[in-house]
Amino acid sequence: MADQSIPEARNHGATRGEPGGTTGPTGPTGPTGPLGSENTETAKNTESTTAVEGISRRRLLGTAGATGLVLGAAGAAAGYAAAPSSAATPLTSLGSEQAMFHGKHQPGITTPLQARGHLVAFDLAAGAGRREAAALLRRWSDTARRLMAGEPAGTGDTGVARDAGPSSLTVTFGFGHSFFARTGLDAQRPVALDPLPDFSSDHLDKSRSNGDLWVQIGADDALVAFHALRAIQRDAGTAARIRWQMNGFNRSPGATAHPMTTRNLMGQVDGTRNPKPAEADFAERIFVPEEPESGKGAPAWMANGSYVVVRRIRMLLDDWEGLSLKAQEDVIGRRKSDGAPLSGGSDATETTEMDLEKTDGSGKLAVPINAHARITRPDQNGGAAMVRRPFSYHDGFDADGVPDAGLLFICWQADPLRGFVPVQRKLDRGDALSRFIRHEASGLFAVPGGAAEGEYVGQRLLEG
Ligand SMILES: C=CC1=C(C)c2cc3[nH]c(cc4nc(cc5[nH]c(cc1n2)c(C)c5CCC(=O)O)C(CCC(=O)O)=C4C)c(C)c3C=C
Ligand SMILES: [Fe+2]
Repeated sequence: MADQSIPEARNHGATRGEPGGTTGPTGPTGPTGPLGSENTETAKNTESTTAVEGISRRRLLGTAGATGLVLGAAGAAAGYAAAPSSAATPLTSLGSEQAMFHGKHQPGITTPLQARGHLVAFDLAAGAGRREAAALLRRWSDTARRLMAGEPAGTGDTGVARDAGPSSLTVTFGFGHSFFARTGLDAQRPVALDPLPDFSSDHLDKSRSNGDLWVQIGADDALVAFHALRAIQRDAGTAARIRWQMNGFNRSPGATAHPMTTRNLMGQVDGTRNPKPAEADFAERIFVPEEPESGKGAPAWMANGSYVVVRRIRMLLDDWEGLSLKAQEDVIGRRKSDGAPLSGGSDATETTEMDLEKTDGSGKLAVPINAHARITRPDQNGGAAMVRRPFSYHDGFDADGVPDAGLLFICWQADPLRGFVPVQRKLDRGDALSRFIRHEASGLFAVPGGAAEGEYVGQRLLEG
């Protein structure tokens, strides 16, 4: 089944500069970037397209078929009884947003946060080696490219997403430490993939940590995301088996007229101070250089790639929710309502600079000395920086009613020893937040650069 999107409805010419970006119409309620509210403008192209124009023909026909109506841009009549009859129903353009598969970097790193996420790690099957891995990455890349364009997967598409557009789908692939021995590629294993140090506060479940291969799926539609997950799993065939899988979510695009940075399950605005692509040192902090320094354990196949640290962090919500608002704000060092630093006045906003020295009349620091947002700053950690691009998760309740919920913390950096590790070492010694969270699973993966047209992700490693 070929994609039947109305060609002029797609903003193909309006792709933003950053690879991995999305195309498509935007509006005041567009999704927030992973990089904080300042990035919202750059995260979306600003060409406006009416909502109905932005809907694919397939979706329009599907809707008309379901309701027995033919929809027109001006005269979309009432579908169900409650629908207003006077104006066109403002169909959302969310489904037509499209991220690019091919590019310098893989998608899903600087792409605006999506509403749904699936993380899945695979182990190669016994007997599968480099050849099988190469064939698998070729299949996966082909599937990712098709699905991200709103096309069906190759043969045997399940039809789950047939009425939806691409919905900002991204599929991102990475290699774990164990992949290299299994494929005879030890000499190509980057030093940066050496196992993370043990942290004293870790409660890690090894069966839900690491893995040979890692896939991150994000989309603004739950069916589109599941469709991609299932296609990726089916593609694995007999070459690899799922080791662990986690599901996450974020605020839906359009859920608020004030698209500040998204909130986590503690209710905090989370992601404000992420490095921004417009900053001069962004690429250097987040991506492996175009020509990695050879002989230093930084292999050429990782050019333009990045390293991702994944931590499943449970939030101890019963304890957290028992705190007063003031106590919650002191834990982070920012206001809960709008994310403004506690050192700011009543007119401060999320982006107001934090004043670390500010005291009240009695000499007490406005931002407490152990506040999470103070402790984690690059200027308190020798410049350590990362892009945090998490999903919240909720996996039901324990028998005693305790929620199994928290953050699938996903952070991106050019080198984990200069990003995640120093900051987590500091947090491990105990910031104000640490008594309300528990790290339950962990992974570190090398995510190669994006595939050029006609290539697959990881080709330079597997065929180099
Ligand atoms: C090791 C890295 C980090 C872990 C683990 C971590 C867990 C974690 N964080 C929050 C909530 C917030 N974090 C905020 C800022 C922030 N956090 C980290 C790193 C880790 N967080 C960094 C590097 C920063 C930014 C520091 C800076 O540059 O100033 C904030 C404040 C708003 C923001 O800037 O995003 C919140 C809120 C939770 C809930 C959590 C574990 C569940
Ligand atoms: Fe944090």
